[in-house]
Amino acid sequence: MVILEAVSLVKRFGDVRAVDGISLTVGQGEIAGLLGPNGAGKSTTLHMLLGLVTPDSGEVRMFGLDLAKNRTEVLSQVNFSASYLGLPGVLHVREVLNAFARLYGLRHPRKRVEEVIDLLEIGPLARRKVVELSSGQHTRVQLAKALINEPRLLILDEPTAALDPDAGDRIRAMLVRIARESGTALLITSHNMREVERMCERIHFVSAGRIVATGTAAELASDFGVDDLEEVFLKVAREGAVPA
Ligand SMILES: Nc1ncnc2c1ncn2[C@@H]1O[C@H](COP(=O)(O)OP(=O)(O)OP(=O)(O)O)[C@@H](O)[C@H]1O
Repeated sequence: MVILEAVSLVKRFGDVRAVDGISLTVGQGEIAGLLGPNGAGKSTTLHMLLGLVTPDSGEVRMFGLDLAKNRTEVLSQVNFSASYLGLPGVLHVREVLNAFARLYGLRHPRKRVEEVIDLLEIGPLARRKVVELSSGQHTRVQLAKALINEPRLLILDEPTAALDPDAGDRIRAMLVRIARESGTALLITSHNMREVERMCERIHFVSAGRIVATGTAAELASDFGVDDLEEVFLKVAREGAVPA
């Protein structure tokens, strides 16, 4: 079942064609990766999928509904996390999560808050103020917030960038479990090629606002005639290569 369908998305900022005709789909329970060099157009694409940036042209459909016409219904089933998003610094972690649980109109907000605190292993942080958190701790709270409404589609912009290897590993395992067990569709960006190889079933390579290659990590390596995803990345970024 297709959860997300982006069709021919285009976004210009002045003379810059940040996104130049991107189409992709993500299915139920699928973990898809959006990779590409700095400035390739990944975040702009995610922001259009989330309705934060209005496309110049193209369409976004989620759960079979047009995002532009069904914003509230669609976005109540989606969530997003990125390290550059702020959380209210003066609130305690549990207060922040309670506030988001209420915003989403959850039936049992307190129960869900405790569930996400357990999932992200942030119990010891629950009474701390957000402003006191380290960047890795902040990332885990962001992810807890992103899971609060049990989203059918979870969009993550570099979800583990600030995490140490142990925390990163645990979060990756948790996200894979959620996709498998709940059928949540995940679309992530990452500059960590090992992470993408481990997590993503389908990878879309973006260069200069366009998808230049799509496949599994193994398929992409084979198409580009290299050993692994890291080398595919270098070929795309340095040589602007496309598959043979
Ligand atoms: N609000 C904006 N105003 C003007 N230009 C923008 C804006 N947002 C993005 N851009 C430009 O659009 C292009 C794509 O940026 P985007 O942030 O989508 O890239 P990215 O692939 O997410 O990069 P990174 O890996 O560095 O996060 C860049 O050239 C960027 O400078």
